[in-house]
Amino acid sequence: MNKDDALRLILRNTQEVVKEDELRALLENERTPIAYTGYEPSGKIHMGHMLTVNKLLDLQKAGFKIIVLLADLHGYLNEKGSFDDVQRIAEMNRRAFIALGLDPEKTEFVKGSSFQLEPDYMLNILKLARDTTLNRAKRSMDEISRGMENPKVSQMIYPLMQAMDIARLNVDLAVGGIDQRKIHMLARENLPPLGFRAPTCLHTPILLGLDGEKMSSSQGNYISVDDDVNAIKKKIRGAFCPAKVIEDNPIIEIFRYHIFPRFERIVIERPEKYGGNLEIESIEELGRIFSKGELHPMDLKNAAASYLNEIIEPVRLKIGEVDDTR
Ligand SMILES: Nc1ncnc2c1ncn2[C@@H]1O[C@H](COP(=O)(O)OP(=O)(O)OP(=O)(O)O)[C@@H](O)[C@H]1O
Ligand SMILES: N[C@@H](Cc1ccc(O)cc1)C(=O)O
Repeated sequence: MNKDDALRLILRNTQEVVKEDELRALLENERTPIAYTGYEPSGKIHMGHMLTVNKLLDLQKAGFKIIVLLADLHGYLNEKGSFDDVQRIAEMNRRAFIALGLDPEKTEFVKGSSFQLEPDYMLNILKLARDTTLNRAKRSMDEISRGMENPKVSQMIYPLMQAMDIARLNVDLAVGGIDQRKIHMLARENLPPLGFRAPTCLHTPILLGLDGEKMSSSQGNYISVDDDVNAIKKKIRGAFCPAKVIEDNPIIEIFRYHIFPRFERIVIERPEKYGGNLEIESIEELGRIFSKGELHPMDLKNAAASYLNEIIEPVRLKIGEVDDTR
């Protein structure tokens, strides 16, 4: 793949890159660049996570080495469960990532606790702690620990560890949802004074959950990559989807980020008496039709459920086949 095609592939469906000239330089480097995303093992892998996984797959195609960090200690520090719970969930999540296409032969899966307790790593955390104000650490967690009224010290150590992971794993490109931005900016500023490189950062949009808030494994507002057809139908049927409203409408967002990128043209099935089937070729066209009230939310939801099932079905089948003996 030539460099321009690689750059185009890497930037598609992203919200932000900091900075594009750095990304270009990584592609021109002789050394294979490393990209990573970390996931707190707090529950199921869902359609929101899939946006970052899709990006890792694009990066893999563009020649990057991929590391997936199963951030067990981070989940523990962020009160997602006991240390045993997060370890168990990390293993379950690994299988879902493999089923989503991250081939274990080509992807390095690393558990945070496998290196984050080493003396050198910890000493570097203490050094970072001396260079980071409490206010900055707290602000960097705003979108990660939403509604954190009474933060624990552990939640202030969390962003320092995320920044240090980038240095320790020799990461060139830190990938995440746009909610990771403040921690990534902290890493860009505070790693170089300690002698480490500033990472380039790539952010995906955030997918809304079925209630219109961020899709999140701890909120129960998600569609997981192993939901079966009935669960998908039931969840979509109960989703927030006000008639004629396209802004912050989670069903429209599912079409935008998951369905249209995979299908060139979609068909919304409707009985003849309600206007018959509708063929739609782009998210813009869907938005126009829906906002004029020419498409009922229930018809939109039925189509969303059926396309989502088509996307998820192979993943669901594959999860059962992934070898869990490693
Ligand atoms: N709804 C979403 N849309 C896009 N990206 C997401 C979404 N949820 C999580 N991510 C991304 O996945 C990575 C891991 O996030 P994380 O483990 O916090 O998921 P989560 O479901 O928000 O978990 P929790 O709700 O338990 O905090 C981050 O880069 C994050 O930005
Ligand atoms: N902060 C990420 C998890 C994470 C943890 C450590 C990292 O190095 C990277 C990412 C989240 O919101 O889930």
